[in-house]
Amino acid sequence: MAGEVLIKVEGVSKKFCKDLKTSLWYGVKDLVFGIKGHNSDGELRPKEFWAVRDINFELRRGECLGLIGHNGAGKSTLLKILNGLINPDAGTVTMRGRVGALIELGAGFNPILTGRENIYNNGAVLGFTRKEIDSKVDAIIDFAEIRDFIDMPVQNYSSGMKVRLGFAVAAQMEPDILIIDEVLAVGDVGFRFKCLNAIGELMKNSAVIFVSHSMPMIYRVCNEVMLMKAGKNMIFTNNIGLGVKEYYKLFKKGQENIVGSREAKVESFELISGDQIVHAGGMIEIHHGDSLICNLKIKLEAHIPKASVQLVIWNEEMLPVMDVMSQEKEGFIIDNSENSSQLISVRLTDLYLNNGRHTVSVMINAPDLSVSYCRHDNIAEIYMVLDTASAAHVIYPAKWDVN
Ligand SMILES: Nc1ncnc2c1ncn2[C@@H]1O[C@H](COP(=O)(O)OP(=O)(O)OP(=O)(O)O)[C@@H](O)[C@H]1O
Repeated sequence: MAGEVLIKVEGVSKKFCKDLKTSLWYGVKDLVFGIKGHNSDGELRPKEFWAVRDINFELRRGECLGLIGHNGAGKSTLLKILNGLINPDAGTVTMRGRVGALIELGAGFNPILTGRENIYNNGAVLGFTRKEIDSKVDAIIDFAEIRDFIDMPVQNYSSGMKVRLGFAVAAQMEPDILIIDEVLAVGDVGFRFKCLNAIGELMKNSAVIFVSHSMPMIYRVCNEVMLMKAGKNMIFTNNIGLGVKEYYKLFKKGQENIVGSREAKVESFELISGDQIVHAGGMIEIHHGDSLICNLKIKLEAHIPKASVQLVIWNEEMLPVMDVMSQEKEGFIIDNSENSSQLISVRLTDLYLNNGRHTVSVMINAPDLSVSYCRHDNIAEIYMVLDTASAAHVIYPAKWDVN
């Protein structure tokens, strides 16, 4: 039934101890005093910390929740609690229906059994009869695209092959709830694409929880997102763009970094928009459609006759979203015959980048791009102020007509 609540998480908390010896000591003490889940009401003993803290949410059939957050935020711990692999210290989890899970690479597989034997084992654990599994096994092998290796022990599979088999089993067994940790990242791009489509299909009848550090993947499959920080729920929203924006805010700006043969250098750098001027190391704030002027002073070593300049703008995912090359049409090649510093200015008109922080790299290359003389990364930042959030690199101001 569409809209039926399949997952209900109420006040779930889980604490761990940072030190193994102390953790064992607490375990013994708890056993002796017969106290199960000691201090679950909030007090932590020395060296303990909350890996998951007071998490509450409901997920319905047809919903896909993206769990995001920095390393160690508590995402996998929460998934393990949902999947029943570990018990919470406080709170309750109610799961309705059959649960398919892909949590740790190779988890749920017996390494000495073949892929085919593992399909039957997993199917049986999920409550399918042998006959039912017989009817699904070909679809699983075809989905995983590992037919030639299906009778090989799983311990000899590559990481990608394990994840292919794991996802194929979890998805083809028609679960009501599908839980996927970031293991999908080890699959190649073709398989990841296939998985995202399969998740889209499954969502018609299932509730999906998906952990990923890839925000484009989160945008692609999720209709809700929860941002976790130090075990807590910072934001739970169906505005994916907003959740992702907050996620990116958790990370600090990268350091300026210079690589290349160093036969050229950027002596000065400035970005200008309206009355704002920022120099190397600064951040300029612009609005959609604004233009920027970039002024550069560069110096080539005497033996370098010519060079070209390139500006690359990267988004928060560290994907290049814009490339400006001086040797392209109406551009120029630097002539170093006088061996003096060169002042260069480039105007970037009508910037329609997606919202958020972008970093700028300046590259000085041989004109045919065969040598990189200097590559100055994170030289400055551009912050695009825009309310709309999108997964695209550019939000294009198209001209629309309505008849
Ligand atoms: N069995 C354990 N014993 C002690 N601490 C643990 C245990 N499992 C996890 N932790 C700790 O709990 C915290 C949350 O870990 P968790 O694996 O849930 O983070 P995560 O958000 O999934 O991180 P990542 O993005 O790196 O996968 C971390 O500080 C981790 O060291």
